[in-house]
Amino acid sequence: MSTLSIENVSSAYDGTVILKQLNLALNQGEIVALLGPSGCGKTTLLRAIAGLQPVTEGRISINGNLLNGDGVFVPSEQRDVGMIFQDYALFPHMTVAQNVLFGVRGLSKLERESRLDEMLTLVKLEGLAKRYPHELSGGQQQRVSIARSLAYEPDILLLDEPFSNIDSQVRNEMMLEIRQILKQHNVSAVFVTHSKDEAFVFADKLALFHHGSIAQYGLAETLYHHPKNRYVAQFLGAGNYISVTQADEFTVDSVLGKINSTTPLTFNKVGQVVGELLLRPEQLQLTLQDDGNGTIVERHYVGTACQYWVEVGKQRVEVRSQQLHLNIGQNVQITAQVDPMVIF
Ligand SMILES: Nc1ncnc2c1ncn2[C@@H]1O[C@H](COP(=O)(O)OP(=O)(O)OP(=O)(O)O)[C@@H](O)[C@H]1O
Repeated sequence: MSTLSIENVSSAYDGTVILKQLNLALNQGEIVALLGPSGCGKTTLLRAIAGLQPVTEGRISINGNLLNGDGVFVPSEQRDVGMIFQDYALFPHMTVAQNVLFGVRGLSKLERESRLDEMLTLVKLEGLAKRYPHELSGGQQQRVSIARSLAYEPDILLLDEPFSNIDSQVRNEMMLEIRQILKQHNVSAVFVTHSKDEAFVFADKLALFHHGSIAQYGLAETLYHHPKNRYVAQFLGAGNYISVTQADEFTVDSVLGKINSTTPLTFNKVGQVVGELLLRPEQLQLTLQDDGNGTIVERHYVGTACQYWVEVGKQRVEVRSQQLHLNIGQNVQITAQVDPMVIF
């Protein structure tokens, strides 16, 4: 049974359809990123899961309990979901302790104190219970908001762009820290972001949105290496698209020469153009060679690697290489290693 199950969910604002028959299932302890450009419906889905946005069609269930659909609507406060917003939404007139225990019900005084201690230890804020939000750094406020949403043990945690206000230098560290907390407690989470880099660091699975639909849902690696279409391929990273002709059952011809597939090609069009092959910049290798098939025309040093632009025939291809010593004007042989081939 999935922790969260979204089946054929649609939603509209004033008659304009925003979410179109979405499907998504999340297992216990998994973190999923709702990823996509601005305005594609990510926050609308998050709000629908929280019970803050009406659903016009479909079903939403948590741990097998139907919350929306078939005439059922469970109000937000009865859903056992925790929410963390972009601005943390802490109560400014309450101390850290009061903020953390705000949603906790039905515990004795002693149990509340022990829950508070547990939560503050979890987010490494021991000793700060009596402070007010304005006496904390942005990162500490963020951790109070996490402690508050975990304190009442929600079935699922919803996070709406929680890292967008955090300085880029500490963002990665904080994402990994919070991810570790969620993993330690086996908390399932849905996380909204428009940044693929954040999604890669924080989430196990990605749901890539496109105009209110999910273009592809799965493991980050699957979306990166086996994108279903060009939209998914382009959103997740740089790529070269090279026209290819089928040479035989395992090989295509291209401007880079013959490229082999380890698995048989699915089409049977020997001698015909079969589409454009996706080549990620790191799937290409460069060897210095006077009569090589390409010439380096641009070079950018990016820390541990170099980004080269290489002219091959009439095409320019981007190559990311650990070889840092190559220079503009040098001739190189470009070879490709792709497994499996993604051809659009
Ligand atoms: N209250 C509202 N009334 C009418 N339309 C709305 C309302 N809220 C959002 N929308 C529209 O719904 C669409 C989806 O909005 P949503 O906030 O879900 O997008 P998003 O993917 O989360 O974007 P962002 O990354 O910018 O937050 C947008 O076209 C937006 O203009």
